[in-house]
Amino acid sequence: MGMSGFLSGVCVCVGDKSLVECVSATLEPGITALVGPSGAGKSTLLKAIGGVMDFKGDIVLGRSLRELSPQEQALQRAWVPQSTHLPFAYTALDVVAMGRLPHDDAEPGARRLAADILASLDMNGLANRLFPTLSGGEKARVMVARALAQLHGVRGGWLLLDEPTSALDIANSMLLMDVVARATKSLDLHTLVVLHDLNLAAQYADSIWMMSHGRLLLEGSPNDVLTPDAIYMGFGVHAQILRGPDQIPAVFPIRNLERSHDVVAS
Ligand SMILES: Nc1ncnc2c1ncn2[C@@H]1O[C@H](COP(=O)(O)OP(=O)(O)OP(=O)(O)O)[C@@H](O)[C@H]1O
Repeated sequence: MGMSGFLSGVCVCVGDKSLVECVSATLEPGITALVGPSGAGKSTLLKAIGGVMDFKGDIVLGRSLRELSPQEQALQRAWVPQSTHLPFAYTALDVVAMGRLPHDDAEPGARRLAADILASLDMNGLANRLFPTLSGGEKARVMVARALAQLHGVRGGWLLLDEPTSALDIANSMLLMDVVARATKSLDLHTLVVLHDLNLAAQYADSIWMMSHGRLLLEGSPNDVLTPDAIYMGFGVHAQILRGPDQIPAVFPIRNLERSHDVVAS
């Protein structure tokens, strides 16, 4: 049985600027894609759940975040930021093994587990490469591998991923999301993943949260959320919804010809 997770009236402010306004939602086991336009507050909300940004309201991951020590939080919740800068001479394997630090079995099981996880992401060849020499996409995959190492053996934990596929090609995006989906299922994780690619969200997410201007605009299944009206409301873009295999929705944005004429004319 997974631990229940929900957000209750979560607000995040910096100075007098409100970045996230009163978000309440239940985080179910499975993959939830967090979508919305740039600046909507997706990363900020993830940081609040990730324990790196102050918030008002309550975030409950089994217990209220406020009652959990940083180590207790790290034993059940992994957060992968949009980009990671590690200037030290750690290898990819070292970085993934660091995910075990909150656990007691840090060595030597950690390195074996880290190697297995890298192999499952098709990255055995990178294990001994120094992290700063990896490409953006390779770094992203190593950081997801580290989060999976951190949550290995945890049932019902929370996996928070901020645009993990933004630097990946389509094949590697799908490979990474397949690994995330497998880990989510086998560990009964609550996975919240920020995705800009709505079609990737449609294929992998059990539910979608759409944010706009700091608020949670819509939540529901991909079929419920990915409608022309919702996409216009969230992004201001006209779109057609096509159907892929198994009737999975695919978003086809319609180019605004008037706008392109204006740009050429100006
Ligand atoms: N520390 C901060 N101080 C002031 N403004 C901030 C701070 N952090 C974020 N913001 C602003 O809050 C808004 C939400 O930012 P956030 O990074 O959460 O958006 P996002 O939805 O993740 O966007 P993107 O898709 O571009 O990553 C943005 O306008 C951003 O500039």
